[in-house]
Amino acid sequence: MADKVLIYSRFPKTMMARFAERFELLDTGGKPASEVFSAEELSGIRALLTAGGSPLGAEAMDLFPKLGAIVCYGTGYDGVDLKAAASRNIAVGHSPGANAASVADIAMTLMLATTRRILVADQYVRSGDWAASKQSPMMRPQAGMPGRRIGVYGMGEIGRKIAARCAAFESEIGYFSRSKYDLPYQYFPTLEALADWCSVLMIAVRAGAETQHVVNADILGRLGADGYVVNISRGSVIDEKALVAALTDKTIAGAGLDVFEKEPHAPDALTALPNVVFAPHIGGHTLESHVAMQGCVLANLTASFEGRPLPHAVKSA
Ligand SMILES: NC(=O)C1=CN([C@@H]2O[C@H](COP(=O)(O)OP(=O)(O)OC[C@H]3O[C@@H](n4cnc5c(N)ncnc54)[C@H](OP(=O)(O)O)[C@@H]3O)[C@@H](O)[C@H]2O)C=CC1
Ligand SMILES: O=C(O)C(=O)CO
Repeated sequence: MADKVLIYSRFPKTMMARFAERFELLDTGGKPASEVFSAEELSGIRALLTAGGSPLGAEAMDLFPKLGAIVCYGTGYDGVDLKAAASRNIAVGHSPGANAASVADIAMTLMLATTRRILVADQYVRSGDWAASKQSPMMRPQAGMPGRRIGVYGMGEIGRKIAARCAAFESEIGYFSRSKYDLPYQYFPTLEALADWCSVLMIAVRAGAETQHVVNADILGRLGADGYVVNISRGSVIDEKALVAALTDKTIAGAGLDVFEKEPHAPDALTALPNVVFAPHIGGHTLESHVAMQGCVLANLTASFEGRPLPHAVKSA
């Protein structure tokens, strides 16, 4: 009999078809597991596949008394209560680094699109305003990348790839992270100091209770009127209300956002603003990333059913 895996979030059909060749999948279709399966069915579940941002707390874990592994698709595990998992001897796995290049690419895309006002420029051409020689503030020259001060908040898998890309664009790079690394970039001991120094803040820190709303009105104010913020981590890291206020009153010049506090919703007050470029959480959404993330998931699930430690375990779990 095939090993059973509870599918706790919604995933692409092609991926489910691939996993179904190896496991018996009990798919909740994104609904609460207890609405879809009987308590008896749930009591036999030993492994669960989830999206790391989906809430998975102690109460939910207690529905599965035999649960041995929570496997997150992607690098994030911010929705999983790691303490609750540890106290129940449930291993937590993820896909470290598997989508880092893809996310760094989206960070660069958002930064360039925002600082060079590419959506406004696109509209200027399409609307015929350019052909009609209409005046537009969009045509004012903007600061370019060489020599620009880029602040990377969180020098992990994604932060490093963002920094490498910015170096190729000849920017100056500074960073703040919990640890100081032997890297050719300037280290700042606080986020405040980094924000005072940089003109673009790239948020690549790990999301969680410690970093909730850390990018607040004070940090945005330090970026200044020519400052930009790009967030590819999680919406929880920015105080979204403070961001809307800073963008509206021009405390900062613009923002590029792949992630939001209450996905899939972006507040109207934010989407109404012309100085923001959005993406619908597609940072890790490339063909190569999906192959790499699925490799991590398969390795983690297989190890769990064979009673081995997860090869891609969350370190602090
Ligand atoms: N938009 C998208 O599609 C995607 C978003 N993500 C999100 O991006 C984030 C980063 O992912 P990834 O680079 O893989 O993660 P990593 O764990 O590789 O790196 C996270 C970095 O954040 C730093 N950090 C953690 N906590 C703190 C803190 N309290 N103060 C300062 N720095 C801190 C870590 O510090 P240290 O170096 O000391 O360990 C590390 O450098 C995650 O939240 C993830 O969920 C990830 C993939 C796709
Ligand atoms: O890897 C992650 O954490 C993601 O958000 C993937 O989309």
